Amino acid sequence: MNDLSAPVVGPSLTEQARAALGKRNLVFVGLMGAGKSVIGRMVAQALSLPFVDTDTEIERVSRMTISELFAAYGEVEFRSLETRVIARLMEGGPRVISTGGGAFINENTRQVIGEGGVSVWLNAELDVLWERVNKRDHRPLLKTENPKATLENLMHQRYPIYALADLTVQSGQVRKEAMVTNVLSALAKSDQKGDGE
Ligand SMILES: Nc1ncnc2c1ncn2[C@@H]1O[C@H](COP(=O)(O)OP(=O)(O)O)[C@@H](O)[C@H]1O
Ligand SMILES: O=C(O)C1=C[C@@H](OP(=O)(O)O)[C@@H](O)[C@H](O)C1
Ligand SMILES: [Mg+2]
Repeated sequence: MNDLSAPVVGPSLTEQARAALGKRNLVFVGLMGAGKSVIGRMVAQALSLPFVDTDTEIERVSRMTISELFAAYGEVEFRSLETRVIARLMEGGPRVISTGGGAFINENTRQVIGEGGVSVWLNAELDVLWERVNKRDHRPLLKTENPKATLENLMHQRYPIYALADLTVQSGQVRKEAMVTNVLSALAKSDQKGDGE
């Protein structure tokens, strides 16, 4: 006879998300200020997985800051280094990888991410992004006369491409902890659609 008084305890959201990911990497994409670096690190902690930020990794291997790399070698060289670093990171897994905003726009990089990763686009509106990025000056692409207009142009160019990501999570005026929950929910739900392992 079934024990109807026993509580029904299913797997936690974290367990469901972790199961959905399997051996793949969870890869954060989106525009500057979307929260890829910060939320990626928190999601990795929640999933008990290693975390890598590709900008930090690029700075480590080149022993230069992103701004120094752009100034010394230009954006084209930076992209080529970024593609190589991401291709290498994608070989191992599972882990959580936060990319720089331009990475997913590069066709080669996007293909590499598609092969061994679940991509998550943190989608945010211009005012949210601007409020977050204008406090710091380490992003070389925003060193223009009108950085907010630059950001807006990048939105128009890039959003149709970010939309190709496997999952999309809105990054608005939501607390960081809630963002983590929303990412885990999106990942867990993707499994129910049969996208997981
Ligand atoms: N949901 C959020 N609520 C409040 N601040 C946030 C949120 N997400 C990101 N931030 C802040 O916005 C800034 C940019 O975040 P970051 O992770 O560096 O973005 P990205 O790597 O996408 O450029 C950081 O100061 C971060 O703390
Ligand atoms: O959008 C971009 O092309 C870039 C975004 C930056 O990373 P974040 O998106 O983490 O700021 C960094 O990779 C570089 O400044 C270029
Ligand atoms: Mg970042």
